[in-house]
Amino acid sequence: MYSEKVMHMFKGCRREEMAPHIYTVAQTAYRAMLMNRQDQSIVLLGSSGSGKTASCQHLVQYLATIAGTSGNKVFSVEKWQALYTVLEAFGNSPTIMNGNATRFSQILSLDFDQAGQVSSASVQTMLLEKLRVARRPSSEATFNVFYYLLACGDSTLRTELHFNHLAENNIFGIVPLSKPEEKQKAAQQFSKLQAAMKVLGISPDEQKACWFILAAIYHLGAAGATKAGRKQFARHEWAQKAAYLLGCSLEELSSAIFKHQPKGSLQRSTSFRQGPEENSSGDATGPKLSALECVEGMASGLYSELFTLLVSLVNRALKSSQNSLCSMMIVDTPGFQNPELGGSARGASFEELCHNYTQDRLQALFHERTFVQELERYKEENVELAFDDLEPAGVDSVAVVDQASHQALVRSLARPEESRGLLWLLEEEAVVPGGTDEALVERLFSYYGPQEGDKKGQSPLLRSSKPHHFLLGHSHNTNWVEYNVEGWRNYAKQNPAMQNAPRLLQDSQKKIISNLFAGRAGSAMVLSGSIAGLEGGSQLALRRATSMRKTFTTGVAAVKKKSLCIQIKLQVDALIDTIRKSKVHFVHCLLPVAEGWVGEPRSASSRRVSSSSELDLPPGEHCEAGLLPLDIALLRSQIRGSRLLDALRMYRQGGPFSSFPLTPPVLPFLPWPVSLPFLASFPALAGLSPLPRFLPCPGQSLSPSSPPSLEPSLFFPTPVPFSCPGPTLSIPSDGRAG
Ligand SMILES: Nc1ncnc2c1ncn2[C@@H]1O[C@H](COP(=O)(O)OP(=O)(O)OP(=O)(O)O)[C@@H](O)[C@H]1O
Repeated sequence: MYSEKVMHMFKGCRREEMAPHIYTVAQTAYRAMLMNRQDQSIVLLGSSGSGKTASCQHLVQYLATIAGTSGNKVFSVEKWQALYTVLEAFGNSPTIMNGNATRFSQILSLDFDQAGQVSSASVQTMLLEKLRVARRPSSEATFNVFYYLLACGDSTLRTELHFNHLAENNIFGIVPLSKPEEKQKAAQQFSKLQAAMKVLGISPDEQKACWFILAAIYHLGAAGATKAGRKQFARHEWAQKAAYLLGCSLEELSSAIFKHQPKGSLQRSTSFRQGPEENSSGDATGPKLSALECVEGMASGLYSELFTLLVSLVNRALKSSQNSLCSMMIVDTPGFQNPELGGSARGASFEELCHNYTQDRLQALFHERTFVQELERYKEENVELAFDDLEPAGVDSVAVVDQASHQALVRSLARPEESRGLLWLLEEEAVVPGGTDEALVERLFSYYGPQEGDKKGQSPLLRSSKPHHFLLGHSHNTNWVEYNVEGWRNYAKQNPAMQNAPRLLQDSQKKIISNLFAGRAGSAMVLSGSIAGLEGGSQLALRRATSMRKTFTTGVAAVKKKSLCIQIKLQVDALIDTIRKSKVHFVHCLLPVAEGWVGEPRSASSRRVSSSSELDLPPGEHCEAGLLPLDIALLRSQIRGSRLLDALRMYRQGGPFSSFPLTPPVLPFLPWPVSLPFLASFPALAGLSPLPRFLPCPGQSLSPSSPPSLEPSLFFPTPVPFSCPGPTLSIPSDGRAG
């Protein structure tokens, strides 16, 4: 399905010649880029575990293989595999929804030269769940790399990292894997990671610096923190190991974590070597934080710096000074998170809200590009379309999260009646004396909760029977997620220990650490800690970085960029602004089944999947397709939430005027082997007929001599070829672009 042989079947094809496959998207975008000399983006949408990252890897593999790289080999197949190995190790972790879930958002950009070959590449990352190293939902794990390192079999390295005797307790819950086969696999993954880092030109010293920082985080977890009295480590012997690995003294580490200096004294010129402010009596001038929160802050600050550094090291390996013409951006963000789908009864966390908010914003972009702009075009052409009732996708749940008060620049607390989203409310409730979780939830409901006279299901916000909980309807109220706001106000508080982490690394007496981090706090790294990878190795990469910085420095952002909650919105703004400048191709990935539903459909879940078609199966009913079971209700709710049906109907009605190519741009992708059988039933699910005949039966092989061709009329009864007049540009003579 994803072999090189199959790739060559797609090479040079036009969209109408290709069957639904992830390579169709890659080939279509690549061809459009060459034809129009315009930047392209491929944005993957869907639930956690629906196959976005796997699809991204197939996209990159296709482009790297088919387009080829210029002589400099900046983006060889070996390098992109190494890139994903590194990012997966440091940025992924097992969650209840996915055994290898991505915990950060990324834009992987491939820059192409005149000849259509990859000339350089870069990656920008944002929204890393950095607090996961210290705290995470129960039954979830930390980042993969900790398990790999703890399983490493190199005795010299283990001794250097003080891993020969591991602590019995770790407040971060970072513990080695217990099953021998898991340990063995993790040790193999560690070797694979080391090899990948080597491919990316990360030197042995640079690698060692990474292991030291990771081991220091582990030992900080073992050191723990006092629960009452003076803020300090609970077990100093482990803190001593952490300090040694970071290249500082125990006093320096302790000061950076617990003794926070008065506001304004943490200037760049200040060094821990000059000694902490001795008169500092704990954190009297800063936010009220417990000793545990201070240690957590340092651990997540160190991890965030390490992750930012790794992204720069990866970009160093991918950059080139060669001229590029256009870029292809592949956007992968953590999918929709819903603990209920993972079979858990806990409320969703703040991080999960941030990921869901990002997905909603991307869906809103899909809505804008697919419907709003298309309808405007139809209007210009005087084509009547019955799409008046089209509601904006995701706007409601987006507003609940990020809507700014009109007075955002003025103190909005002075205008309590003016509605503003959760991120703004969090900021206010965190500073207001006596702010509580109850007050936060009540204020949210007063602005966005169901009002008298509202139709049922109109409000995106619903009350839960549990205190501090609320339900938010994502994806057009098809995906209700129950959140628990306990502890969320802390996300709005600055954690001085987290802010001290970069300087601790820059001042390290271990040269292998300080050399890597020294000079990284300059202006080029303004967005460090939120957006990483802005160094810019090529002209196009610099342009992207400049555009992202601009998002943080204009309008309300300029004033609010220091607010941790508003930074979340700004990061997503930067992501969307970057994509918006290109021609966007969307890939909708669908989750075929969910752990929480398989064999045990829960009434609450079923109730939340609204449906009206006569094709409805009883809630939670499954059907077999190929080798995997499909949860029809779950699939239907995802299709409805993503507005795929509306997009298809619009294509049908638009006919000759539709700018959709003959193959709709919205075919969903499911993990193989589900995808083909599922696609065969998609029109039935969607209420369209007849069934398409272009799909091979399960098991039927695709022959290279007869590329997977599609008879569009079978899928869409009224297609008329629509050729879009455009400039004829030179295409590489080897026919790469078809
Ligand atoms: N096309 C495919 N063929 C085989 N397996 C697949 C395919 N796509 C996804 N999978 C499997 O599904 C699982 C989840 O995939 P993946 O991690 O890509 O999901 P995701 O949407 O990126 O999730 P998240 O949003 O949590 O990062 C993985 O185990 C992956 O191997």
